[in-house]
Amino acid sequence: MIENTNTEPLYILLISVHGLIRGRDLELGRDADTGGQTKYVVELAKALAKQPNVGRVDLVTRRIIDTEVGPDYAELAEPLAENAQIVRIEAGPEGYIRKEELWDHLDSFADNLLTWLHRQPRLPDILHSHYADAGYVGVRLAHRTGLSLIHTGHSLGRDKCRRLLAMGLAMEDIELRYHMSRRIDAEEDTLTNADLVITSTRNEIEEQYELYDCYTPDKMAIIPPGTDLDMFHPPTSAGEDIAFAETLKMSLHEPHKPMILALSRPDERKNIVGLLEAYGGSPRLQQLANLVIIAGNREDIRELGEGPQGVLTELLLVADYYDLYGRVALPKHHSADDVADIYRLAATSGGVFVNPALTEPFGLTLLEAAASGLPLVATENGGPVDIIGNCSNGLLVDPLDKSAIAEALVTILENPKLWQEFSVNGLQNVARYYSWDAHAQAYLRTIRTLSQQGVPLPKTPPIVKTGRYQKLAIFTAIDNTLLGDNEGLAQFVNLIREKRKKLLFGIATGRRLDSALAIFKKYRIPMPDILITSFGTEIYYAPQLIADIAWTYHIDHLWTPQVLRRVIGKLPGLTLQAKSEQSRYKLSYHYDSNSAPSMEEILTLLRQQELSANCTLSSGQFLDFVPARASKGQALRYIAQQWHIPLERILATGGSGADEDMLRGNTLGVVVANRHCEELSILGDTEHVYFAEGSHAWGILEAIEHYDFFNR
Ligand SMILES: O=c1ccn([C@@H]2O[C@H](COP(=O)(O)OP(=O)(O)O[C@H]3O[C@H](CO)[C@@H](O)[C@H](O)[C@H]3O)[C@@H](O)[C@H]2O)c(=O)[nH]1
Ligand SMILES: O=P(O)(O)OC[C@H]1O[C@](O)(CO)[C@@H](O)[C@@H]1O
Repeated sequence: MIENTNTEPLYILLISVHGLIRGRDLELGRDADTGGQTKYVVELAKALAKQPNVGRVDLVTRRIIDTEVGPDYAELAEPLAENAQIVRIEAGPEGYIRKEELWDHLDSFADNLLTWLHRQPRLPDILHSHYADAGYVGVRLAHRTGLSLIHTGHSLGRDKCRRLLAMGLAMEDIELRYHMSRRIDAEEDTLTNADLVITSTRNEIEEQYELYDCYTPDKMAIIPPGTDLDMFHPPTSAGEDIAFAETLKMSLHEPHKPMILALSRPDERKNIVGLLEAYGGSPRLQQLANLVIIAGNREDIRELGEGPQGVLTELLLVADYYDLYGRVALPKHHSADDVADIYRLAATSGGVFVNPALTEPFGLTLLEAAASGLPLVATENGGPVDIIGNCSNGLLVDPLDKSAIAEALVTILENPKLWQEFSVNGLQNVARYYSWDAHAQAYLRTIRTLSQQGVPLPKTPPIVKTGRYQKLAIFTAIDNTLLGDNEGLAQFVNLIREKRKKLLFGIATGRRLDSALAIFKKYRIPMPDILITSFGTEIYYAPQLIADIAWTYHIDHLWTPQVLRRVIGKLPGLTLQAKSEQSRYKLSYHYDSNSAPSMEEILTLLRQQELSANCTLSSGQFLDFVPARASKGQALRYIAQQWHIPLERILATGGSGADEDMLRGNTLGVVVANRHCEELSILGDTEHVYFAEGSHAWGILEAIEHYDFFNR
């Protein structure tokens, strides 16, 4: 493992899971998941790769094999620039699915990405996740490798949710459509575990990240993105012949009039319908200018995803209601090359760019419009506050106030002097404040210390075993899984004895080592080869029961048990378990569900106190806190990596909440029938998790059949 020294060029890993990402002709706006972030990460990878002290940049995304989206996205590796490539990792179904449907596949993504990383000459120096889904992956990778994690949110669930509620959507609809709680949970977890958050604006820190339980402005750095000033520039000549003008003429009775231009993905958050209503409600505005709405590409609205389909249908209905035919254009198609032309067409016409979003975390389109010489009208919620603050090139409005939107547009359109002032300011200041080269330099200055702080885990196993490197393993919890039915246990024990030569037998228990050993003795269970005890905080190797010290050192990261005891100690319904159940890396409580706070409330409290600990409720009555890097699943993955056992050849069995992360991802998971009522239900749709009919050890035996385990 080559440690990063001052001279070694940096190896940076960017993770951006969703959307359609490739090196050329990004299909921006094609769907709700392919837009600013996909452009941002490609530009960032290229800008970083150009820097002298960067040796390698990998932009990792999900591999998509789907005739609907073309073969590029199935390429496992795609050169992006010198020293930069796009790497595609398989996870979940082969086809292209919405980002909201990715949650149950991200553990596999993390497992497969780590397998890929261990095949590289060396691990990256830094991990940088983009958006909640990549944050979920980044946290798991950081815990398993010891590398530092940077995060950039691009768009934040709490902010989006707040604005959609303000627009009148019901919480259950938001939850149903956007799986908002899983997204926000992942964002909170990422903010708790990231070493640094890179934002594009101060507004994001003060107005958007501030909504989170884990709010740590002191570990946030503002590094605004850039824009491509070669691509986006003012019209070269008044009569510039732009092909797209023909497209617009088909919809506009007076195509020479100034253009109000809106350009965004057709997402509810972009509030395009609100803009159309503002235009429809203002005869003066309709007299002054046409409205051109570029909202992705489409063939048949009826085939779009629910979100985009709703937005576009609503646009057609509103345009019809106000009878805006001839004054509003809603082009079905535009190419990546058309976008810069469209901005220039609007500038040539003396028009205005408008971003009416309910909230706009940053707003790359505002940079593009400014670089094209267009004055701006933009939402006062989010990045536009900083952009227009820096560039003095437009007006901010309340996106829910339609007359304010119309008024701002009229003000600029009726005042050529103001138009000119905003146009010139925008041109000058976008070049001054927003450049990818400046971004990359600031980025490297900011991460320099972090890239040396990570303490990667050793790659070689801590103990040289007697050559027993098996390619099959079973890890099982003890209580209510291995134990509970003596006949089932006896059958399982016989099977283990019979297959012992082919198999690593492990346990993963919340019990301490002494308590687990007593169980083996009492029930005459053969000594396992590997023991994960105390909820993954300790690992022992039989027969000498040698503790894995590297693991202990690894999980010690940010563990502050005294602070944790003080914070948790004040809560009702929680009483410390017996001293015999406590350990240096495990705080165990009895949980009284009648009086104790909910798990959600406890997690919120931990995040507010910036305590990065894992907290699990088992069988509805035992509440355990361990370091963030410790859990049954993380310990199991560490062992699998050390002993070169593919996760796909590990049968992991459980029945309570503490078993969840060892059942997720690429292991062969099995949930025994007598599991605690609601714990593990979230795994219902997760691939490689088998819900057994049989309870206790019978469930394990059943799963061995189900997976044809010994013939794998
Ligand atoms: O039909 C379309 C729609 C969009 N775009 C392009 O897609 C990008 C859209 O980026 P942005 O306006 O920033 O919006 P989002 O796609 O929503 O991007 C998210 O991520 C960006 C990068 O962090 C942030 O700037 C945004 O606030 C955040 O919502 C721009 O380059 C547009 O030119 C098209 O080319 N065609
Ligand atoms: O609007 P949402 O659901 O917050 O998602 C924002 C989307 O825009 C993007 O920029 C599209 O690339 C991503 O950040 C994300 O997929």
